[in-house]
Amino acid sequence: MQKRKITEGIHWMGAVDWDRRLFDSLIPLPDGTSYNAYLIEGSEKTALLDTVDPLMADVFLGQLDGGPKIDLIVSHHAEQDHSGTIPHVLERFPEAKVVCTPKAKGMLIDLLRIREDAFLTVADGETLSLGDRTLKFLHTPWVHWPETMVSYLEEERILFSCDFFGSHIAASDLYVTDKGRVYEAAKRYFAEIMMPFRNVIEKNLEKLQPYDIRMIAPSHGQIYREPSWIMDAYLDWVQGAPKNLVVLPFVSMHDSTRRMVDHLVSALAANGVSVEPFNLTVTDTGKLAIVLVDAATIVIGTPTLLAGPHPLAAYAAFLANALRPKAKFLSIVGSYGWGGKTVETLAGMIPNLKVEVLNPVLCKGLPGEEDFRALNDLAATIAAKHKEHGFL
Ligand SMILES: Cc1cc2nc3c(=O)[nH]c(=O)nc-3n(C[C@H](O)[C@H](O)[C@H](O)COP(=O)(O)O)c2cc1C
Repeated sequence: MQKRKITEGIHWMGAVDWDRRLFDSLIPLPDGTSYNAYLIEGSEKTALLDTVDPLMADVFLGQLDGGPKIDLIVSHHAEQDHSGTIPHVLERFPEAKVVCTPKAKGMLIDLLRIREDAFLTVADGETLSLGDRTLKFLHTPWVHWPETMVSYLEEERILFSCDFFGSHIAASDLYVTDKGRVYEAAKRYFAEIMMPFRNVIEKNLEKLQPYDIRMIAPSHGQIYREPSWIMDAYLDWVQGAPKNLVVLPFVSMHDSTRRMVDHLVSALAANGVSVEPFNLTVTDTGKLAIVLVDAATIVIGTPTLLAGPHPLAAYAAFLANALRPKAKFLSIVGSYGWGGKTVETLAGMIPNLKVEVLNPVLCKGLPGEEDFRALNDLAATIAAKHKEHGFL
């Protein structure tokens, strides 16, 4: 992909990574991704906003060929997928200054060994003039590392938001065209990257409120020409009440837990509660994370294995605990052969979740009538709790 014009003197640069299927060795990318950088040419200075993942440095460096001299390299975020190619750009433009928060300076030195005299740190709210264009820097810590900031181009009213509002999508269209697709991808991104910092994201959203934003140009995915659409979605994800929804990650070796899950799904539906089961042997963890954004209740289904939960169920509990969703209730269902500490072990793995733990349902071997009755009771309890809290 060549660099692409947004408006006179402002270009998208970067790389579209159509083939990437895993991020951070953790996050599935069904739609690939892009690493967006932006070039802003002012009457006196030229600024490059972010770079690309070093995996695609060649594509990016090719776009700089024959272009203007870079005076400023703005690093919104020290992570390698945006700042990893800064050392290459500095080799080409040794006089350029790396503009970042004071916190990012230390991190860029640690992570990328950028030389100390290359930096120009900016305070929250500080502006830098490019001549006829002005960049204002807003510190937005924990979006999603401690050093992050965004830039607002005052004259054009464009917010360069880096990971804030990003989505992992590889596309040839520069701007959002299919809102449904972008909504899902942006929510997946939020769930996996931003949700753990929900409260501080909310503060950073408030911080953007006074700005008249015409366009949001993130560092992954497409550019938003209707900023309020994605900002409202973020507001809902951080502030909105949990929904009448149960997320049910489960695993079953010999079908006993599976039968319990099938029964519970029907019982919840009969009680008017929506439920999304995820068989952890085949689950895309991104989909699971998306549902965790809204679910009022988490139920983990697991057999007992070597005296504790199945490792896949432990992984789901660990993930939920790390992502800190807004769920209010949690329960455990599963089957065992002779005994163990499945419930205690799982319950001990979720200290970050502010949940009321509802009575678990464990059965010996295959579930029988009594176990199905217990699952009916659990479904009724969940429905009652959702009603009591206004979710149903
Ligand atoms: C490798 C393995 C280890 C197991 N370890 C335990 C155990 O420590 N305690 C126990 O009560 N049952 C244990 N079981 C028995 C299972 O928990 C039991 O068969 C259960 O019904 C399986 O549920 P599922 O059909 O949902 O996989 C073990 C089973 C397997 C295959």
